[in-house]
Amino acid sequence: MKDLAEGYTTEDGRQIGPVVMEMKNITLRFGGVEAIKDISFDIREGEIRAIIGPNGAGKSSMLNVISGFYVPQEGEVWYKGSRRPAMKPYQVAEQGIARTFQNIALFEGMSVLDNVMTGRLTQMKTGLFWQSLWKGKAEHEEVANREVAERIIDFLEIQAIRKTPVSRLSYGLKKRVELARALAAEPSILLLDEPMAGMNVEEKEDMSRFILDVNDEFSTTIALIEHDMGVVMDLSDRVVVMDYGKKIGDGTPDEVRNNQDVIDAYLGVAHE
Ligand SMILES: Nc1ncnc2c1ncn2[C@@H]1O[C@H](COP(=O)(O)OP(=O)(O)OP(=O)(O)O)[C@@H](O)[C@H]1O
Repeated sequence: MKDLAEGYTTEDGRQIGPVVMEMKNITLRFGGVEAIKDISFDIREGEIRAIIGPNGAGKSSMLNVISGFYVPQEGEVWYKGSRRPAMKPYQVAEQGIARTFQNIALFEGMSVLDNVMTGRLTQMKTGLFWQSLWKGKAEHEEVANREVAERIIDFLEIQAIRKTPVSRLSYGLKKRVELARALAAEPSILLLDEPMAGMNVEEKEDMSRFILDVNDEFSTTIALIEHDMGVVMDLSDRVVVMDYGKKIGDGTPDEVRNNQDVIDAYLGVAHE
């Protein structure tokens, strides 16, 4: 583990903290396909960290390793100073890691508020036993959870649609509701799976602003994978670049932009 006292100051003056998650020599195979080849990098507290790369580079696979959904055949994942054992996705959620999905995974028939409330599930302490025995405690918890959900709804400026079924929303708004649901878990690391995919320019600008605001307001560490290079370069503090399962670049947006391997592999080819 690296020296936990380390940190750095960003160009815009934000203080980035110690390493919160570290990938050490991760290799992930699907049968004969090596989706991730011996990749190491870290994520620091308060950082916006992006993983980019062309189609099939291994970004989704890497996000699934970070989220605990895939367990790599080789390598180690370190989280908050200790090695993370293989665990179920709900256990990862309990450790403060929340995510959004590339293909929106909301309950379409339910209202925005109810969807955001589902993000509170990992926080609920009162089980069915206590709910049946002591209604007051469960009610108290319900009110507290609703307050958190409402605060996030206000923050993401979706209060006008809080009672609307998700099925009636535009794609861009659905993505914002998904972000709200992930935030409702009050995660210490938020994973975003191609948050701008399928969005028009205006929706992308809104989403960028909300990602920056979330990081600023709640000090949430954010790791995202994305195709849209422009957006990522504006948003991120540091960027990992993958190509054919390998890491070919890692650094600030400027460092990555000037990396010849990255230019060859990624910037030179049409994307999207
Ligand atoms: N579940 C799986 N089973 C078999 N092969 C897989 C699986 N998931 C990914 N792969 C393969 O692993 C490689 C990396 O895929 P991955 O989806 O991680 O890349 P990506 O960078 O996210 O791509 P995209 O930008 O197109 O989503 C690809 O060759 C892909 O076909």
